[in-house]
Amino acid sequence: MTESGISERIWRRVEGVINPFQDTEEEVLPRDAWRFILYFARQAKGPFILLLITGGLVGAVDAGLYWSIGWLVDLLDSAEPATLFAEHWPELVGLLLLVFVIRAAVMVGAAIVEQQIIVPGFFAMVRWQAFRRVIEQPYEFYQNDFAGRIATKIMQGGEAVGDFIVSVLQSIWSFLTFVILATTLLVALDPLMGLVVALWFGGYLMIIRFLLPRLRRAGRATADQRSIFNGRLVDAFTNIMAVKLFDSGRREHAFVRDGLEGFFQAVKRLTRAITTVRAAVNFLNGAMMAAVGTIAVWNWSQGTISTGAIAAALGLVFRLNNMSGWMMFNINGLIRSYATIQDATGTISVEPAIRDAENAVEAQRADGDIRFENVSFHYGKGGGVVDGFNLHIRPGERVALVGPSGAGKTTIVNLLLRLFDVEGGRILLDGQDIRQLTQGSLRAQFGVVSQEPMLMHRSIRDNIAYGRPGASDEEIVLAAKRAEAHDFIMGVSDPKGRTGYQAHVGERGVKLSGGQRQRIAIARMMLKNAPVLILDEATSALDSEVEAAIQDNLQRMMEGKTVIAVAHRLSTIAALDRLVVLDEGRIVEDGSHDELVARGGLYAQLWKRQSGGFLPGRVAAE
Ligand SMILES: Nc1ncnc2c1ncn2[C@@H]1O[C@H](COP(=O)(O)OP(=O)(O)OP(=O)(O)O)[C@@H](O)[C@H]1O
Repeated sequence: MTESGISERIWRRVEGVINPFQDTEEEVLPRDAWRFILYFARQAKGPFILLLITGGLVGAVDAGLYWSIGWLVDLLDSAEPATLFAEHWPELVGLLLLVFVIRAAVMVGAAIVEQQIIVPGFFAMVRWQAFRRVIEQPYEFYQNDFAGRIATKIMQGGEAVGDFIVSVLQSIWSFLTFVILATTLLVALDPLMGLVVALWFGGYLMIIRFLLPRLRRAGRATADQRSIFNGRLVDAFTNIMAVKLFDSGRREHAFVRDGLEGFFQAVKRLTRAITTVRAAVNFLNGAMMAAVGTIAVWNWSQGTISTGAIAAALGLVFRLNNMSGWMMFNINGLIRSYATIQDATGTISVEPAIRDAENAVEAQRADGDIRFENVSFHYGKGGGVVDGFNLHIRPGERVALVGPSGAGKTTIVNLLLRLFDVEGGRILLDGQDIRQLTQGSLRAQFGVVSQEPMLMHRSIRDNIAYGRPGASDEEIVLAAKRAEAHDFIMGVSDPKGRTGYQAHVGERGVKLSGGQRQRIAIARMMLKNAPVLILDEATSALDSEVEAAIQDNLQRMMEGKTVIAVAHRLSTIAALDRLVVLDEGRIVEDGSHDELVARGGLYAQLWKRQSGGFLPGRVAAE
């Protein structure tokens, strides 16, 4: 095997200690930051114990080195130059070994544990488990937050948990080991020096106790402000079209600037707290070094300690001084990580508002009997939207929900899909309360094309196949043909040179026209072949010609299925079996197109306005 082959195997071996894709049964991750950290630390106990050992060894080797300096000075002071090597070579070789081999081995070991075992695997593991919980959150969760902000919490959360544990087990632990050993060595020289270091350490703890909480609060506020600022940036970029069209007054500047201003103020408070802590640490260190130096020189003048002891004592306290500055940097990082974790658990460790019931059953392919019984829903407010709503849709019936904008049509559809849970009453599918079904099997019953046909930034093929994973190329092309999408798909290409079904469509499908997006969504729905179809403004973006071409296929697809259609363009739904007219979340009329036109109510008014206005009244003419 080649040398690079062997080293590759060693790398892989250590990097494979933590499986980033391992998971636990826990459905909701701990909300409390400490418990969140411990929850993940427990999943990688071995590597963290190793880190604890290497961290301790780093501190011990460091203390040993400074002690050795004193020993060397004393040796050189007392030995004869001519016979130094002959008499003392074993000790000198030992010292060389400590400096060259032992120290390097411990340092490299610590680096391997940290950088190779923990950083890649552990960080990824936290992110993976966080993602798996967050993706289970209901639709409402995503409506209340920014997509970019949620993604950032997962990215930063993973890093912060890893950084926090590494910092505690390696930096802080090696520092503590060094402090304990240094104090012990100094006590051996003169208990008074040990007392000074003990007092210094007490002062150090006081700084942590009294000054760090301010730093901690400031750190938390900074993390909050950073999220807000980041959210505003992402919001502006996500809605770049609206920004370009409406932002002549540079409103977005003001909005983002306001976010940056908040972040800037928070950072200033944080850096003030940092400077205060640094100043306190430096005064404390200065006092400690001066005191130990004075005691050491005094002892030497009294002949009670050797020159080597002074060298060792001063070496140890200078090292403490250096370390303590670096430790404050570490503790500051630790607090920042802790604040980031607290912030992230607010998003990652949330009990989903909609969960499968404990005894939820898998729905079989439905007949399509849908019943809304006394359903109320107000988006968590006191009232309004949908109140005491009753509707029975029989299997195979094709029903349109009609009504003015804001009447509650989409809300009713979303309740049926259980994107939200009803606040009162119940919804039955084939006689079974939809809350008793698993969400996955419930949603498998519906083929949905919505107002905003969301496409993923993947290939057109993958987008259509999203309706039925594992569909063959022939089935995908057939679905696209039935949705009148095949011809335009053949002409699509992307900047990377992929064409046709392999072309990628841009974030949320931005590189396609609205009508093209809708046709891909219709193809996706056709491929899914679900027993209940929900067409929420499914053809609103299509021109009449394309719509007419699709209608035949849509009609064929509707056969034997229950259909719920929502459309403002009444001509597209007038031919359905039954029109249910809604106003302010209530049914005001219910009947066929002809019956409702004859009744002269709200529908007749809407119809008159459209057919007499800008629509030629295709159905009326039929
Ligand atoms: N996520 C939400 N949170 C709070 N209120 C909402 C939410 N979504 C919709 N609403 C409110 O619920 C009411 C019904 O909205 P819905 O979207 O169901 O109406 P619609 O009949 O489908 O309207 P349109 O024809 O314009 O699509 C509206 O007053 C709307 O402001």
